[in-house]
Amino acid sequence: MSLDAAAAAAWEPESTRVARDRPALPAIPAGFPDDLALFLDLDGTVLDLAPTPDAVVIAPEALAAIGVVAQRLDGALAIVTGRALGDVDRILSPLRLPAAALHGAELRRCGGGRVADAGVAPPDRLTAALGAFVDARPGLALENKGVSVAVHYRAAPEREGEVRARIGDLVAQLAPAHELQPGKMVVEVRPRGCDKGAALRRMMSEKPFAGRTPLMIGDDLTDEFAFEAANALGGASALVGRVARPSVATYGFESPDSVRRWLVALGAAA
Ligand SMILES: O=P(O)(O)OC[C@H]1O[C@H](O[C@H]2O[C@H](CO)[C@@H](O)[C@H](O)[C@H]2O)[C@H](O)[C@@H](O)[C@@H]1O
Repeated sequence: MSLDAAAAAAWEPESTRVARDRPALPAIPAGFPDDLALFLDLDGTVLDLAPTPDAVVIAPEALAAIGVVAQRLDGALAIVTGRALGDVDRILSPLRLPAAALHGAELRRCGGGRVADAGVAPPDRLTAALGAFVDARPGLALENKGVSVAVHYRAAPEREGEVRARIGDLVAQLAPAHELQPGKMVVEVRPRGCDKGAALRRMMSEKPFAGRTPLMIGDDLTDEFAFEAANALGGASALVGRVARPSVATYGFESPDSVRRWLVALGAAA
């Protein structure tokens, strides 16, 4: 790494640090298996990251393309996200896609049937302690999603270390049924064992996904579970952006915009 790059990296929080010197992962080849089962992460993948969770918008052409591709794949397109299902439907309205929400704690199968609501809400003592921690520190925000709770520090990136350490301690002391899920400028507390890999495997065991070749596209640490699962099931995975941390992804996209353009092209090829 050059001195300039090292100086720039020193100002970046670890959760969003970019690998400036790392070669790009290869692009998904044209004609990637037609029997695709497509799994899409939302934030940082289909959606550009925004200052707050409520501020995201989906480009109309990307939304239309997702609908077309889902039809072309006979329904084998699912959203795999840390957001809650209600949030997914609000952002992607009027589409109602199969989805693994809350890192897999909420699952909706193709056609709308609810498969599972796993996990319990973290203890009130934990939520109260997180609330007090956030209230005392300008720039932090609490997102309570029911079985999962997130502390955002996008408006105070210098607090990353403090947030990670304090929430780690609180979860260890107060929430044995939950675990930490770090992400981009966020630390989440999610039900233990509910991860995107388990969710992808579960969906791949059912119609219309079973028997197809999975491809997971995502950008963050939580997506690595699903990358591993898709690779292990004979499929592939694609990482969005050049992150500094290691990844098991087999392909890469430069940015959410390049994912959206790929989806539009896939839809147009239908
Ligand atoms: O699994 P994903 O679909 O990628 O969802 C992960 C988390 O995304 C949201 O937070 C992230 O996006 C926000 C809007 O761009 C951004 O402000 C924040 O810094 C990001 O961490 C969402 O709020 C979380 O609940 C999701 O788990």
